[in-house]
Amino acid sequence: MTRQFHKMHGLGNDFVVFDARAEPLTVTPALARALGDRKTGVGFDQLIVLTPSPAADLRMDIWNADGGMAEACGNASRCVVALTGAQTIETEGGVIEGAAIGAEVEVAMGEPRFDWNQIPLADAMDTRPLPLAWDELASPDAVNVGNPHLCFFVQDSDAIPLEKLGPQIEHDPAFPERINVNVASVEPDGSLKLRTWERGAGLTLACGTGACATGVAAIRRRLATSPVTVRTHGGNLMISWAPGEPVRMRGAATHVFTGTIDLDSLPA
Ligand SMILES: N[C@@H](CCC[C@H](N)C(=O)O)C(=O)O
Repeated sequence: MTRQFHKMHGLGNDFVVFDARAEPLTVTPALARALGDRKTGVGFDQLIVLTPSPAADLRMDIWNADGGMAEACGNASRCVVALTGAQTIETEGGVIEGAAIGAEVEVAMGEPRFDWNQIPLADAMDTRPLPLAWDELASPDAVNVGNPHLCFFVQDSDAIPLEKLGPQIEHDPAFPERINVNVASVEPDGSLKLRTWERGAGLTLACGTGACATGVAAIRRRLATSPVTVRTHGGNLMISWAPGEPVRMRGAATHVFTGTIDLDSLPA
């Protein structure tokens, strides 16, 4: 079965998007992994499947490159708004609102959650900060913005061996649903420099929900004021938040090409 797909990215965090609103598409973990393989498939950080929704303009299901699923994806949300013109998107993590603003897209990702069982953590404990450490990474804030994040504030985020510590923390038994790992440093101009180890995808050039969670954590810690610029290796995002409100993110959404693929040529 040959299907059309869109290759898109938000600041280098890249996606394959299938619009399955008119023609259903069954995705399995094996198919997601095969499509995500950068040598033999199409390659992506996340696979996005759009279907009809009774609660919003459309529904977006998110598959990580490892074949697991995620409840939210900030950069893909902006891409889906840009691709379809949707103003509301149902995800497993909640309904996202979005709108084009000039050449960029702004999305409201919902209200962040901070309780230990909302992250979720395996055991009850403070989440601001979490009394845990992994080598030089200690005392992160835990924030759920639809999906689970840890946010560490460090002197220089580029100096942290995230390729070593990221997988260790992602798979720590403290996090029953695993976790996304963000390391950020506060820059002299008040912006945040961010790197993210993504659950199920590893190091990515940018993580939209990571920027939201880290912006929120920095504002709560009074390390930053809203709106705050979050600088990733793929580019900048503007994050706005106040307690009791949804976290908003503004940034680029890029369509790279439209292609077709014979799904029968890949493992089911
Ligand atoms: N790239 C994303 C986040 C994708 C999901 C994440 N890896 C998870 O498993 O929660 C973003 O832009 O937010």
